[in-house]
Amino acid sequence: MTDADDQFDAEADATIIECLDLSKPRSFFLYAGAGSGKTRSLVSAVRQAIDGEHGRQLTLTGKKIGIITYTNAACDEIKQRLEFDPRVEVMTIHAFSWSLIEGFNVEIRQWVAKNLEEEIAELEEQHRKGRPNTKAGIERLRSMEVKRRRLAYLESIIKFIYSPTSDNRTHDSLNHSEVIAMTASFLTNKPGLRRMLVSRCPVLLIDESQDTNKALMDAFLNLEEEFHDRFSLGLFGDMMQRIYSDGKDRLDKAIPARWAMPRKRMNHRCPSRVIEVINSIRHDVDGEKQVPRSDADVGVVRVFIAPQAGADPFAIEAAVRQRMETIAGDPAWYSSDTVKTLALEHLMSARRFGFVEFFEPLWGIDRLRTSLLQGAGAGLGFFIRGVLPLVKALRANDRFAATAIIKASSPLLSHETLQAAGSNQVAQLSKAKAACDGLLALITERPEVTAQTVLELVAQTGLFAIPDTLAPFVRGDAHTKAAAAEDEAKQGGQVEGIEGEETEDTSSELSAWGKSLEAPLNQIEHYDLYVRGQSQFGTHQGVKGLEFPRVLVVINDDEARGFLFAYDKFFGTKAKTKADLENEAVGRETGSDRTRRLFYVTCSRAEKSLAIVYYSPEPGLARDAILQYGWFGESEVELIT
Ligand SMILES: Nc1ncnc2c1ncn2[C@@H]1O[C@H](COP(=O)(O)OP(=O)(O)OP(=O)(O)O)[C@@H](O)[C@H]1O
Repeated sequence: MTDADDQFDAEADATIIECLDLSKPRSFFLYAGAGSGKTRSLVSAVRQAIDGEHGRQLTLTGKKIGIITYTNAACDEIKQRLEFDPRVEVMTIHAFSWSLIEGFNVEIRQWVAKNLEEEIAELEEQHRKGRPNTKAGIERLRSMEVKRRRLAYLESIIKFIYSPTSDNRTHDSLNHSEVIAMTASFLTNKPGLRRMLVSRCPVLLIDESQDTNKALMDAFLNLEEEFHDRFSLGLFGDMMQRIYSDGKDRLDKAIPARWAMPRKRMNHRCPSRVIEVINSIRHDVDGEKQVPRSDADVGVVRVFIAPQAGADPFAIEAAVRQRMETIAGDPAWYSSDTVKTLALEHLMSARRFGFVEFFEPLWGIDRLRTSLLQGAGAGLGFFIRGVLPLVKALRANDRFAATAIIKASSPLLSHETLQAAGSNQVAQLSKAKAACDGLLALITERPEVTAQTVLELVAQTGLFAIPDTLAPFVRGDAHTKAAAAEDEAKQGGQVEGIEGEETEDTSSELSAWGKSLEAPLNQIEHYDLYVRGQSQFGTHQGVKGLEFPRVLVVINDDEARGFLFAYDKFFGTKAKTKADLENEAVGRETGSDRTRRLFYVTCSRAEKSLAIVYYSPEPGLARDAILQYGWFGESEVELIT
């Protein structure tokens, strides 16, 4: 590290610290590209602010510096880096929003009722115009029915609840988008809430602000306008990294002239060749150009183009890693364990990391997705917080850990069971030991044993309590309960009130769990590592803010089947549609614009070397088109046959 590099963007950091002066706060927008140390600037500015006179003032007044992060992981990281200082409140946007509106039960009820009425009216209008017997028509009717039932039920809710980190499925709970939309609306229309926020957090910093929900961002900007003499709104972001459609388009253009606009131009993360590539990707958007650190390596960049049809991705990606090992002279490319592979969506990762049979059925149920990506809920918890840690301890012959798990969560050794056993406690201990031995024998003798079989063994031995979600799959109970749920769901219309809605949900969820449990238990181990971010796989969108030495970007529109991003059009191998051309002509955002930004995000994660594998319907054409951009040299683009 050189002093000159460290000082390169020192002016931006000094400006931010000036803005956090509680006696004359000023808002600012730090605009800087990938790897420029935005998060680092945020943390160091806050640390300096709380270490000085401002920190004392915060302590005396009980006010806080608010920091909004994009993910729970970023939230934990920043809290840790600020040593859990009580004068700083670090939250995700969902948690922060809920902290503002929780308890406004009357207003929440009114808002939800009005919103439901509007949605129902819109559906009725569509129903009048549309055809009733199509799939869309039937879904519309069902959706109307569910909304009417929820509307009727609203009056009986005394207290609304919400969890920012899981699916909210009880009748009194609010969903994620409702909480965000409601916060934006309340913050705009309720003077008391506006004053309360400014008084609680005279400084509010938002990381990754380019992706903050646009209605909420407008509410914050509006709030800042009114209170700017005693409130500082600090935005950290990069418009080139706006990858969710939720964010405010042209946020940078909406910033008032009185704000400070610090800029950072050095990229501290990437080698110089990667910086040249990301500068080129960015060039046509805003022309912002980064410079590498003086001690940056040149690094390696390669694009490999493979045929989309009939491709064996495992063989191709292994060949690419081998090739990168030679080109980069870096043996760590050889193993997939030391390369971060970025796929376009989770199913692609699940296939590559070997947990697709477990993941796909549950992923197919929309309302389970948030919990699934967070490993939340009792059904998943049974395996990832109960069975698997125990299996790990038993495999490692770590008796201490195994006993701790059993004591903490097995009904066999619960306080009540031991008390009831009285003088017979030794027998109870032997029971627990036999149950553990049985589990270890099962997974050792049958490494591919299914989750279903493990579940049954656990139920028989009483090793862990079986949560409601999984109870129907325990022998004897399975057929009766699953069939009953399905029967009730079929009678849909005849089931009274809100219960009918639950039954329909239960039926599809049951059948998804039924399929997932047929997967081997070891797939759940892989799934668990993946969702905890501990595997070498991730998605293009999910790695925002992160960095890895070796990055392998996998692009396959066909496998991803997404509609928001379209690499084939972006790389010029698929013709643009009439709508694309019309959008382009009027300056409206197109799929190619979004794809370009996503590509910028993925490429800019690499600390040493970057490989891009592009599965194209027309490899030859793709190579010519990519070379035409001029981003990569002839020797950097290779065809794989
Ligand atoms: N002044 C500096 N000196 C040394 N290393 C730095 C400096 N600033 C940032 N870094 C390092 O550069 C990397 C990128 O920093 P950071 O993640 O804060 O950037 P960012 O702007 O938030 O990136 P992105 O927008 O791509 O997520 C980190 O490893 C960080 O430790």
